[in-house]
Amino acid sequence: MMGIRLFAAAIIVYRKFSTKSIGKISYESPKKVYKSRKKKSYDDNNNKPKWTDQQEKIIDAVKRHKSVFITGSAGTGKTFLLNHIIKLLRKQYKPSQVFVTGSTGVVACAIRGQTLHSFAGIHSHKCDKEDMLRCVLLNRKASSRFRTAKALVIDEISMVDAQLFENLEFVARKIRGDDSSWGGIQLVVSGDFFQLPPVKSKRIGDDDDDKQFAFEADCWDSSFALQVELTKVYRQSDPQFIKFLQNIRIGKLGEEEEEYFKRLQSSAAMDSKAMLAVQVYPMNKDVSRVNEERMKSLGDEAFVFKAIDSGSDIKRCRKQLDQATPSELSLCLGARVMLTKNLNTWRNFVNGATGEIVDFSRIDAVGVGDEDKDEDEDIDTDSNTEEKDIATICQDGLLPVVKFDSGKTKVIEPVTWQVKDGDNIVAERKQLPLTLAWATSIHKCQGKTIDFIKADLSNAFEYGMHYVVMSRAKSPEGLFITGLDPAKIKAHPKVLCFHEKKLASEKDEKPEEDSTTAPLAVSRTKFHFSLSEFLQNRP
Ligand SMILES: Nc1ncnc2c1ncn2[C@@H]1O[C@H](COP(=O)(O)OP(=O)(O)OP(=O)(O)O)[C@@H](O)[C@H]1O
Repeated sequence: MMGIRLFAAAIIVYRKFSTKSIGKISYESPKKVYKSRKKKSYDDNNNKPKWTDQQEKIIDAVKRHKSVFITGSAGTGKTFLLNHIIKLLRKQYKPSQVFVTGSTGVVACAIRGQTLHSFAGIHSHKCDKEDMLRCVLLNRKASSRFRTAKALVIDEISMVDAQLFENLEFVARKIRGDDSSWGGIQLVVSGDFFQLPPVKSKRIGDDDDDKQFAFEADCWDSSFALQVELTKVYRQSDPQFIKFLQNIRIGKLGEEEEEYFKRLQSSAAMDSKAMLAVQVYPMNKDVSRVNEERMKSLGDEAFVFKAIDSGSDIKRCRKQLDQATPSELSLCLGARVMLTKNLNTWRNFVNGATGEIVDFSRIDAVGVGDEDKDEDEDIDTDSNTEEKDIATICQDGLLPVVKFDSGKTKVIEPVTWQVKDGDNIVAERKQLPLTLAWATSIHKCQGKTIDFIKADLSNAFEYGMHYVVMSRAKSPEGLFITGLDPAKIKAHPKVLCFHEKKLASEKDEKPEEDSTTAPLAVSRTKFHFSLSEFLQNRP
């Protein structure tokens, strides 16, 4: 009798927890993860992130309706802070009055906004101010956005050029009939000019006097009440590595750095982890070639995942969504993949996390569509995908199971990318948040944290490329570089000058104005490195 009871109990337990995978791997389904999850905690008392003084200062200024420029080296929490500020702004004004933009499609999708071009309703910005104004006035929706906006957020400003910034400021003033800076729109701009420059900008060494960076726009200074450089680095914790990266950022590769770099390389060559590393290339064609070759070499059956696109403006937004996630994704067992969204930062399932497909699980075996979002404040998924959508995306009825390099295994469900116009969702794509990860491009890895990264930098052609690649790694053990040409480790002279002269000379607080949106005095926090010292000692 006892034996029968035990047997029945075993069957119940099996039915309840069986994953029914096509392979033999066992893993937690989303439902089980959900049940066993504890609340994430940044701060034991109130479950909120602990802001640094600099971050607090910015938050405070935003609450007082000031326009701010947030800069800082990679991993100092610019995007993290920006996401918090977007929430604040949406409470401060109406959500429909807050426009969130990014300089490229990838950036825009990452912060659930639209590209700056799309906000302004323009295709090209290579025109003069008056022409751009005419173009925007002819576009009813774009003019209405300029009129409605109370706040405009621009992420990754380093890739926005001076002419566009200047033109948009002019257009905002004219359309709103308000002569104050940006026609009174509160501006929140974030980015690091030492990272990737505007597209089709000058190559390394090819410098002239044309305006290129947004900070060269005539209206730059008057656009902000506060310009702050965040200095606490969160992504890396090794002080020596942080110092090395800071020097690469400003183009300094002296004896000390070369020595450090050599040590990095000698340990890297021996490291088996190099096999896991994402190979980063400056050119897209190399990325596609490597990924395709590696997929073919596996020779396994590939399953195709087709995205579902929808929304009133999907035609116009398709290109932006394509930059964020492919409309068709082929995956097979053994494929190296990378997450393209933060799913759960607490469990380290973050944008950039890499792993391998170890199994495919049947859709009906996992509790899809019910991963909680609320517990993870900074989760990037916009909405849960309904089961019928999942069946459409996963036509073979299978979901990939990824064993991440962190050791954790997870069934990956489709998530949603949205393009928002104010608070209107104008386009959506539902797709798996995965991309092949034997290789990726430097442009695609900007903004990501990658555990093991391997780059051949012999073809690097733009300022900032070396720094962007190296600063993705969390530790020196995760960084494998070849083709390093010290002569190419350079910061753009104009960026150095901006940081040294313009920002540093504006230390003094000018009296703040009371107007909620007027351009105010520029102040800034102290720089964390002495640039003048560096410039004097530059080899
Ligand atoms: N105040 C904070 N408390 C806890 N974690 C933080 C805080 N600020 C930032 N972080 C963490 O720091 C990491 C890096 O942040 P983030 O990606 O925003 O940096 P970034 O400056 O935008 O980097 P990049 O320039 O490379 O895009 C993230 O994992 C984020 O969660």
